[in-house]
Amino acid sequence: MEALAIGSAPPRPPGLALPPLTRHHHLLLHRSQTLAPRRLVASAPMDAAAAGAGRGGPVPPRCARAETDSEDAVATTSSPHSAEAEGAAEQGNGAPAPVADAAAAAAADVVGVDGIRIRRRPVTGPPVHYVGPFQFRLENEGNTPRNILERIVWDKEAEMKERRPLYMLKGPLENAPPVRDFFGALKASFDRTGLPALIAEVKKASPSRGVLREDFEPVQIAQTYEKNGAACLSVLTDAKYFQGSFDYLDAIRNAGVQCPLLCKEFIVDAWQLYYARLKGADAVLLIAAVLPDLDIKYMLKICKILGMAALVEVHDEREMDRVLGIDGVQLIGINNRNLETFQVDISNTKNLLEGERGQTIAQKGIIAVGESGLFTPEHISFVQSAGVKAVLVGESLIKQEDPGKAIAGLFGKDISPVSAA
Ligand SMILES: O=C(O)c1ccccc1NCC(=O)[C@H](O)[C@H](O)COP(=O)(O)O
Repeated sequence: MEALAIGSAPPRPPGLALPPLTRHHHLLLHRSQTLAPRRLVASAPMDAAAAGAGRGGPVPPRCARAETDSEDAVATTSSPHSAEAEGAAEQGNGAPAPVADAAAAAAADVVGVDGIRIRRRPVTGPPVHYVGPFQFRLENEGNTPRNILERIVWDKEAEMKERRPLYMLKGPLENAPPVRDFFGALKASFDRTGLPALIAEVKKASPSRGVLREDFEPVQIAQTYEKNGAACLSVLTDAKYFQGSFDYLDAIRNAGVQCPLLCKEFIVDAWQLYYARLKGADAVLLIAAVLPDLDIKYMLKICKILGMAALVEVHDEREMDRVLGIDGVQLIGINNRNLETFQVDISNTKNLLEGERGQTIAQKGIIAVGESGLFTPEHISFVQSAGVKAVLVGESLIKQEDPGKAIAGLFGKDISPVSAA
């Protein structure tokens, strides 16, 4: 049995010093000069009662802290920053250590679980602390994101604190458009063309490449992708880093696009799964570098209840082995983009599908999806020979004048359904 005790801090050995500060800017403002009122950050549990249990209709499962992986247990997706931990900052004794201590210990429970590389929140708490009447800004390794994915995830956790409560999604969820078969669409496309099925990405910008397309019309782009043979679409919904929007999902659906839609979001909280569904998503992305196994299992269960597929994304062998150990995974995305350097190397797909791993994927009937950095027909055949049955492509299409027409160039032939008729 697997246990994940996020938030239950292991006792600090006596006398163990806090991690050394690498950069520090002390004593910026007197308390009376601070602009924003200070808020206690408490975890926001979503439970079945809050979501309308007993009032009929589908009841979203409880979202609370995970203790076991039994059927009843669920993983945490709420912030482990407790009110007590935040309150501990109010010592007035000139030492911000208690808040750092509590936050560091809580985060230490997360970092390293299953070997995940992305810390879900600042280890030493937010850079701004209050000590008595003073506000301190302490920047150190523990509260500075180490790479862009970590930065995105921290911002996403903060975004989640502003979300509507889950019970408010219940009504709209009942009126969500029916789910389409994401997995089935990929399989059908592969069977029809003999080439990897295309998940074409509707993406305006990215942290690594900046704005990819100025005249960005998500609905038109989706329509031309569909017409030219995309099996499914991936729609970026993150606003801050990708200039995406959840509104693109329902706009594309309402325009009559039939391709199943992947909600390309940085999911850290079960709430996002419900929201994606009510906006018309047929599938969601779960990133193994961000989510411990128990969270992935929990989210897979919710996806199943909602009828959505999950594309579980891995970057390296370790993540691949974790994900292969999880029951119910049907789609594994292999991202060729290095999280630290942004460099793209499509041989990552080949490396991760070699030997036993590739055999396991084939035996389990999992569809492997090659993601990122695919620009030419040679790239497509390279990842196909490695074993993928689908590819996820953004930049190389979206930058072309007509992103749909660019699909034939990418595959070296017309793969539109019309061409097959
Ligand atoms: O694209 C980025 O810069 C990026 C940075 C950090 C995390 C994720 C990022 N991209 C998400 C993706 O995985 C890609 O959008 C997707 O695989 C398509 O890649 P590409 O064809 O290279 O645009």
